[in-house]
Amino acid sequence: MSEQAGEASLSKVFRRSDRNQHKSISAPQKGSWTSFLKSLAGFTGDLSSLTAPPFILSPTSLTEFPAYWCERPELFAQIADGKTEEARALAVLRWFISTLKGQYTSRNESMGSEKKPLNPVLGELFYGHWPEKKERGGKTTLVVEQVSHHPPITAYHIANDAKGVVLNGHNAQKTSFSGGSIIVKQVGHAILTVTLPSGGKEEYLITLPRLRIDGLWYGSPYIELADTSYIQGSNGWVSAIEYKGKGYFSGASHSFKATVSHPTRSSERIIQGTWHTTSTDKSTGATFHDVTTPKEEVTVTPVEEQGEWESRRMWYGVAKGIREGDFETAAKEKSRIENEQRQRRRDEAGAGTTWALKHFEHILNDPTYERLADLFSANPATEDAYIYLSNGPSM
Ligand SMILES: CC(C)CCC[C@@H](C)[C@H]1CC[C@H]2[C@@H]3CC=C4C[C@@H](O)CC[C@]4(C)[C@H]3CC[C@]12C
Repeated sequence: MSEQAGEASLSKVFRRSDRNQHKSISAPQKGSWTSFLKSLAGFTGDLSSLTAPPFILSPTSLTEFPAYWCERPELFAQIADGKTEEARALAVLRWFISTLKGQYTSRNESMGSEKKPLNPVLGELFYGHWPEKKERGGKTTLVVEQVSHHPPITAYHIANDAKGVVLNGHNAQKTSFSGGSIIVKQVGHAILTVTLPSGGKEEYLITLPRLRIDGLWYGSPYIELADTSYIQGSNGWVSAIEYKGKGYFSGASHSFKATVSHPTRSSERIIQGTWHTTSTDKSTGATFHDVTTPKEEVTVTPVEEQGEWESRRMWYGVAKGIREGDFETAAKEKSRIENEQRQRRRDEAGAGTTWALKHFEHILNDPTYERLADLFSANPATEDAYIYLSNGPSM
């Protein structure tokens, strides 16, 4: 195929999904982006292994992403204040929906488009906290560990001990390419546990939405959510959250419709809106969630005081290079880290040892997942889990 013919067919593949795209990439970047798109078409597997052009690289490692779960620490804490099972199920849904803007649109706001995050190394750590405030009952702490490199899996533990609210989960991605977009199936789940003042315990299984990365042709990728994700409580309450983009329920991007129900109740509650702004409870007409107000980013120890496995210290040189446009230094630093990792794996193989996780224990069939998944016939019926060892640093 001639170079021109190749480009023409490439444009057909990618432009199909770019109905709401305006921005375009600058001329000097076009060549490297076109070759990247060529490598994407027909790609399935682990996206982290694909070499992307410098302008699309993010200086942030994926181990930092679990912090998005708690950038509204009040909503996390308030789950414990619900007086009834229904009130708590709604509080869990409100907190969950309120994290989506940060999880899926914040890179577009801070960096102009979605970017390719740094691919964490095995054993990489990220610690942080949200300070104590009266409305939160106490401080909230975050412990993240990269528990697998091939495939990349990130485990996390978030806790507000004073309120008795804990979130435990892990994350991996399966990517494929379809209709000009990257489709990301999230593998993994989270369990939110609330310990009630009575001593009773409630658990909620949280499954994760499917992502579509659009805007590829124009070099300014952004995320739209698709399909349905669920929050199943041990008390029977279940929320089914259906995601649609432009042209569906409300004609707006980032639309969702959540149906909250209980097997012994005849009526269901419908929440509808756009997850990056506000939503309404259809039965009362009241605002259900509102993320138009500022969020609070996680507080992290200064890099100089971090240990060598901590994400920002480990990637310091690479991140600096990317931020300052010094991609040669970034690439050199990245190779150094990757070579060290390869050497470590060779040493382990030679010694007949394997890498030991620091904060989590890997179990094959999560009994909590299985019990809750059974209540709504979730697929798959079982999943792995990473159990927190309660040995995080004091923060
Ligand atoms: C930008 C293009 C060109 C490269 C694609 C990079 C891929 C690897 C990036 C782009 C968007 C990223 C996702 C953005 C948000 C989340 C939510 C978080 O809770 C878990 C990680 C997860 C699911 C990220 C996984 C990695 C991801 C899919």
